[in-house]
Amino acid sequence: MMNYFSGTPRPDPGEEESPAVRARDLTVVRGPRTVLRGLGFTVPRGQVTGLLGPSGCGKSTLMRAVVGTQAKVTGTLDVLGLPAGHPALRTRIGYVTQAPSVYDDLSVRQNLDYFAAILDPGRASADRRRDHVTRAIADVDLTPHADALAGNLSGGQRSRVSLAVALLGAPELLVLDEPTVGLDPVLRRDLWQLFHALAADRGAGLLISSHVMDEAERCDRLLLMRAGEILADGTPDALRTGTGSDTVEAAFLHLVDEAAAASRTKETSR
Ligand SMILES: Nc1ncnc2c1ncn2[C@@H]1O[C@H](COP(=O)(O)OP(=O)(O)OP(=O)(O)O)[C@@H](O)[C@H]1O
Repeated sequence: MMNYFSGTPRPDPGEEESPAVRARDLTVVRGPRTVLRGLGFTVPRGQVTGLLGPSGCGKSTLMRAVVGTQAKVTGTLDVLGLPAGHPALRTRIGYVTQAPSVYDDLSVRQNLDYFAAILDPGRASADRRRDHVTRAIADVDLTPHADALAGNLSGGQRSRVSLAVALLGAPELLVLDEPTVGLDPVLRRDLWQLFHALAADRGAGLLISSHVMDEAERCDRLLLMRAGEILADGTPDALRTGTGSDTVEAAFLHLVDEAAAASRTKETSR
């Protein structure tokens, strides 16, 4: 059962059944370039979907479109049953960008208190806010640092403060842009355990980008991207089996070679 802050509209009954994200013919233009080209994909609820591909392929752009901060988006993009960017989605999505957005002159707890008060204002909800803040700090393993100034934390700790902010309010969809970059192996493992727990226990849909292929093996489902297109969409197992590969990385390279060969054939037959 999801927690909803007071004032957050509950989804219509039919919406509960819809995937967390459904895109059809999604196209995004940035500056002079078409960065995403006619993408179709879904992100289910209750699972961890990895968005993998090389630097510059369009992962952040796709995430920005999903959370409603990207201009020049065309096609269909439904998020939790509503059009992407709908005001009612603001409190239902948690988003963490690559740059941690925390106030250096506030402690970890004060940062969380501040964002919790924006999400769930009013004196009447003070106890609930305190519980949510304490839980979010514990979720990202920062309880021993709760009273430390954010400016005195390491890079990895600061990005975990951002993640804790995104967890406030028990969002139904979490969009995390490279959340494990620069973290040590133990912390990476712990965070992936947290991501799966959020999916399994709270039913959240998670869309997590990475350009590190070994992280792909940790996802329930994968969207493999290259140059603004989705090369494959499926479970790690299905991708490995379908391409006769031992690893997702080998499957990705196989798909890249296949796509390059197909486009050469198209060129020569013109
Ligand atoms: N403001 C902009 N104007 C024009 N092109 C842009 C702009 N921002 C990004 N791009 C281009 O859009 C493409 C996709 O960028 P995006 O940041 O989505 O990639 P990414 O896969 O997230 O990369 P990374 O893994 O390095 O973060 C890149 O080729 C980039 O050069």
